[in-house]
Amino acid sequence: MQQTESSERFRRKAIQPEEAQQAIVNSVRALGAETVGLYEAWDRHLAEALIAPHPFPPFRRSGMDGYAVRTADLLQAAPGSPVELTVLECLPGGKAPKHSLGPGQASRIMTGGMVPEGADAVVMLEMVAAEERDDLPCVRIGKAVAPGVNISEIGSEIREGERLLPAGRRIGAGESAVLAACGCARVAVTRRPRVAILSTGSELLEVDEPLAPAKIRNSNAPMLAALVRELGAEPILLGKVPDDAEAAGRLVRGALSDCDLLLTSGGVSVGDFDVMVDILAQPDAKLLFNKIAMRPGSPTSAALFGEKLVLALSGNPGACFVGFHLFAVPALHRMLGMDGPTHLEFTACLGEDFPKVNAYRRYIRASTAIRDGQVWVTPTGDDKSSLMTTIVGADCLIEIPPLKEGLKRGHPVKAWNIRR
Ligand SMILES: Nc1nc2c(c(=O)[nH]1)N[C@H]1C(S)=C(S)[C@@H](COP(=O)(O)OP(=O)(O)OC[C@H]3O[C@@H](n4cnc5c(N)ncnc54)[C@H](O)[C@@H]3O)O[C@H]1N2
Ligand code: MOO
Ligand SMILES: [Mg+2]
Repeated sequence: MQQTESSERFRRKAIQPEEAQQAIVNSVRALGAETVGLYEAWDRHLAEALIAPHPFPPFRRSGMDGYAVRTADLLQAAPGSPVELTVLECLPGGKAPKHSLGPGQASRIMTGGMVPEGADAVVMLEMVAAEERDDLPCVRIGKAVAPGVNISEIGSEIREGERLLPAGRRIGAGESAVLAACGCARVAVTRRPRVAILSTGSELLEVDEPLAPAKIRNSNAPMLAALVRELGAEPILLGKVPDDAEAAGRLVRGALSDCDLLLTSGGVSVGDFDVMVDILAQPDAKLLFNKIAMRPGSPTSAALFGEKLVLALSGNPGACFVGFHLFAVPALHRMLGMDGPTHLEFTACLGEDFPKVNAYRRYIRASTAIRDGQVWVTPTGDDKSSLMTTIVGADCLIEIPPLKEGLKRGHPVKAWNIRR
């Protein structure tokens, strides 16, 4: 019995990281929408595209404090022979003009003011001499100007019907401004994915417990919760469970109805007490993969229980972190309705020698710096998967392909930004 179980544990078919990502993405869907106030929409994701409901600016707008004029009146204007125009009204921001301009007429106008009919340019205050003539205000302009100067035409920034923001777009500063300008006081955003986090391991202590022999504190759960929050999802903390397949199995099944995604850490390798292996081998689980041709996190596994995805990350903190970026992020992007690459990919110079021979592709926690106009990526420390201190300060993952010999400092490498 023990023999058969163990040999099953060893017989695994490794797939490429891209295949695993595709399997993940294919097994989740975009979540439904909810409506929130614009000021609560920051960091959420648009549930539908924003189509401009009207042009912007919605009226012809002055870009300067000055005088709205008819350029045809100023054709002969020169410093020695200024043209004199009668001033009809003053147009501060927010006031619609009462008069359209006829020949020889101008209106004083402020930045953001509505340009009157008939005017086709605004001359800056600094360029004119204003004076009263026969009690009527008038202005003298000593220079011809080109039509259109200092006027933003209707729709010059946004055309009516234009697709301004795609569905799935994360709402930041620019998106908030555009939504406000379009009158979106309430915004349809994708529901936050509920991500349950379960840590397996009989060695795990709560964070507030004192150390005891053979025990360590559960560091993966708070790390995963932070990553989940960074993605705009909601962590559901299930705590820890000892390496007991029945107890862990009950928790896994119990959690599924209340979450969109379940992340577990630990228990995925070939050890006697690697409980996730047993749980994902149950008949009601559809195993997607249990070995990936990469380091760290080669035993990272995933399965579907009905429609719910369980992503079983490695217990080793470094592998757990990398596994989250490679496999949980694509799932969450899909749930949030985002398309496009999950991480910005870039090429950079390797910051130090990488001496190892490498059978698998490696993803190395690293930090990015710009020196002498070049982008450099430097490992944050030893790339052992058991290390968690190398997660601190990691803002990218360097992808190192399988290698027969190491790489020298300065060698170009592919890297992915993991900071949001
Ligand atoms: N004979 C073999 N042993 C191992 C293999 C192998 O192929 N053959 N694979 C190694 C690789 S690669 C990895 S990665 C790990 C995967 O380990 P598991 O996912 O099974 O995780 P555990 O055994 O439960 O724990 C591993 C390590 O991580 C620590 N851990 C677990 N949970 C947490 C937590 N929540 N917070 C902090 N640290 C945690 C745990 O104490 C262990 O030290 O297996 C290798 N072994
Ligand atoms: O796949 Mo494991 O994370 O290298 O030690
Ligand atoms: Mg193990």
